[in-house]
Amino acid sequence: MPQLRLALAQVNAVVGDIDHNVELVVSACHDAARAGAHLVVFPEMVLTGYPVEDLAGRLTFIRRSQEAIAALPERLADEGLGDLVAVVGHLDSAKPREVEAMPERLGVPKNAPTNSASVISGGRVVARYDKHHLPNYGVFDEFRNFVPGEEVQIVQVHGVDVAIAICEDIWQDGPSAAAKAAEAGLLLVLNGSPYEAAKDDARLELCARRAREGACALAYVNLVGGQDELVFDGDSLVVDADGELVARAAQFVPELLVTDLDLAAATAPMPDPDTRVHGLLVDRVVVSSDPLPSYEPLTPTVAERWDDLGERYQAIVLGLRDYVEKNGFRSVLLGLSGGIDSTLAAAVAVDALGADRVFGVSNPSEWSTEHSRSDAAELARRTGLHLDTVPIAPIFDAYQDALQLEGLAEENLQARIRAVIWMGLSNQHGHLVLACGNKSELATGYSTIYGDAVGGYAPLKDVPKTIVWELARWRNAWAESRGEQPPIPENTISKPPSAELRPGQLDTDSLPPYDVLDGILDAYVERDLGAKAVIEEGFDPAIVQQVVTLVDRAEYKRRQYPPGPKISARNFGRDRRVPITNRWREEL
Ligand SMILES: Nc1ncnc2c1ncn2[C@@H]1O[C@H](COP(=O)(O)OP(=O)(O)OC[C@H]2O[C@@H]([n+]3cccc(C(=O)O)c3)[C@H](O)[C@@H]2O)[C@@H](O)[C@H]1O
Ligand SMILES: Nc1ncnc2c1ncn2[C@@H]1O[C@H](COP(=O)(O)OP(=O)(O)OP(=O)(O)O)[C@@H](O)[C@H]1O
Ligand SMILES: NC(=O)CC[C@H](N)C(=O)O
Repeated sequence: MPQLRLALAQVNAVVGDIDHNVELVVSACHDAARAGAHLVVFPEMVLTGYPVEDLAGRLTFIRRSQEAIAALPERLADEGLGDLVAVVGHLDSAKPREVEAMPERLGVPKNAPTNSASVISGGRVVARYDKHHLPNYGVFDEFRNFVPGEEVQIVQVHGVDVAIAICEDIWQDGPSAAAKAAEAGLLLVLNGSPYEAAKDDARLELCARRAREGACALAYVNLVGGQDELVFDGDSLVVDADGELVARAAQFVPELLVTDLDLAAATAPMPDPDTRVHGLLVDRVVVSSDPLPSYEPLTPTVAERWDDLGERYQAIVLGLRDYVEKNGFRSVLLGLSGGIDSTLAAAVAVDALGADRVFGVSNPSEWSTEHSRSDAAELARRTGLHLDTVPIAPIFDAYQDALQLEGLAEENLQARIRAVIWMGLSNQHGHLVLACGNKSELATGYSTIYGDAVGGYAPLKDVPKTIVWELARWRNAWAESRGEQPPIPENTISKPPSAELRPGQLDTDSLPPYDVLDGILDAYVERDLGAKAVIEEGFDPAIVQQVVTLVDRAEYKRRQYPPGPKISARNFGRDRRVPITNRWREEL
C-alpha cells in the first residue's frame, strides 16, 4: 500500500532570476497539490538557478536568496498549499557551527554561503540541509564558493523518515550509509547534474546502488534547461529499496513526475541532541507521524529514452534555445556555406527556435562552388529558414586593392569579410550570430580567428566532425520516421568537406582524414594520453606529431571561441584547462 505520493518537479530555473524561480516553485506546488502529492521536491538551488559561480560571493545576492526562501512558506500557506511538504534548493548563510568547522585550507571566505535545501511545511521552514560534498572537478568549482554542511537531516512525513542529500553527496560515499543508519524509508536527492553522453545510465546505476546501500527508496530530481555551456537534461527518477526503477521523467523537457511509493514506516527513535552517525550529527524533525489512510495507487510512468545520438542532438537544441531565450535574443544568424557544419547548426537552430527565427546568409566568393549556393538554398527550402545572399567578391577586391595580401592571409581575409557582414547584420537586426565550428576544428585550430570563429554561441563546439555527420544522418532519419521532410540535403552529407578559401581546397589538404583525426583527438584530448601512448594505439607517428602540435598551438584560439553546449565528458571550456603560454611539448 502506498504511504506517500511524491512529486519531483523537474523545472527550468534561470540563474539570477530569483523572482521568476519563486513563481516556478509556487506554480509547481499548485500542480503537485492538484495531483494529490504529499511531498514535492525541487532541484538543487532552484531558487537561484545553478550554477551561480561567483555570484555566491555577493552579499546582496546571498541576502536576496535568503529573503526569497524566508518568504516562500507564508506564500505557499497563503495560497492554500500549507499541507504540502516542499523541499526547495536555495543558497543561504552558513550556520555558525559550519563556519567554525570549515578547514582553513578551503580558501573560501568565512562569510561564504551554503548550498542548501529547506523543508517547508505549514507555513514555515521546518528543517534545512546543507550540501556536504562540494564538487571541484570537471565543470564544477563549488569548493571555491561554498561552505560544506555537516549534518544528516531526517524529516518524518506521514510516518516515513525521509533523508536529504544534494547532488555530489550521492557521488561520494556517506549519505546512503547515514540514511541506513538513521533507518530512513526514502532518500531525496536534489540535483543540478549537467548532461554528458551516457550519463543517464551512470546516474541510474548510481541511484540503484545508493538505494540498496541505504536500504531505502531513492528519489532523484534534476534541473532541466541550458545555462551557458551546461545543459541540464532532467532525467529525474525514482528507484525502490532494491534499486529497481519505479518511475522516470522525460529528458530535456520540464515535467512533474508524480509517483506513489510504498515505503518502510519510521521505527527509529528520535535521536538525542548530539547523536552522530558516521561522525555526523543527525537532526530529525517530525512534520507528521500519522500514516495516511490507504488509497488507490497511480500507475508509475517511465518515459522513453532518446537513443545515443538523439540525446546528444536534443541536448544541443536545448542548449541553444535556452541561451537565446535566457539572454533575450529573438533570432539567430549564421553563414550558410552548404557544408555539413553550418547546415547541421541551422537544422538545430530551426528545431530550437522555429524557422522564422533563423536567418541564414550565403556569402559566395570567387572560389565558392555552385553547390555551396544550391545546397544552402535547398536547406532553406526544406526548413523554411530565411536566406539572403551577400557576395563578398567586391569587398574582397576593395581590401586587396589596399592590402595586396597573399597565401593564407589572403584566404583568411574572405572568412573575416564574412564575419564583418554577419556582425553588421547582428548589430542592425539584433540576431545572435552562431559560430559553426566543430570540436575537431577547435582542437586543431582549423578556423579563422575573427573570421568564421566569430559569434555569440557555438552549437557544435563539443561535437567531433565524425559525429557531426552522424547527427546529420540521425536528424534526417528521425524526420523520415515521422513522415517529415529530412532537413539536411543529401549532397551536403556526402560531399568532401572544404573551406573553399582557394580553388579546389579540401580539409584533407591540411588535416588527416576526420576518422583518423577524431581517433587521435579522443586519445590525446578526451583521455589525456601522452603522444607515445597515442602512437601505441596504432596511429601513424607522423600524423600523431602533426595533430599534437596543432592541438597544443591552438589553445589561444579555443579561449577566444564562443561558448557552446557541453555534451561530452571533456569539453573545451571548463573541463579542459591548459595554459595558453606553454612550452610543454610531448615526447614522441
Ligand atoms: N599564441 C597566440 N596568442 C594569441 N594570438 C595568436 C597566437 N598565435 C597566433 N596568434 C594570432 O592568430 C593569427 C593566426 O590565426 P588565424 O588568423 O586564424 O590564421 P591561421 O590559423 O594561420 O589560419 C586559419 C586556418 O584555418 C583554416 N580555415 C579557415 C576558415 C575556415 C575553415 C574551416 O574549414 O572551417 C578553416 C584555414 O584554411 C587555415 O588553415 C596570427 O596571425 C596571430 O595574430
Ligand atoms: N560561402 C559561404 N557563405 C556563408 N558562410 C560561409 C561560406 N563559407 C563559409 N562560411 C561560414 O564559415 C564557416 C566555416 O566554413 P567551412 O566551409 O569550413 O564550414 P562548412 O562549410 O559548414 O563545413 P565544411 O567544413 O564541412 O565545409 C561555415 O560553417 C559558415 O558558417
Ligand atoms: N551539482 C553537483 O553536485 C553535480 C555533481 C555530480 N557529480 C553530477 O554531475 O551529477
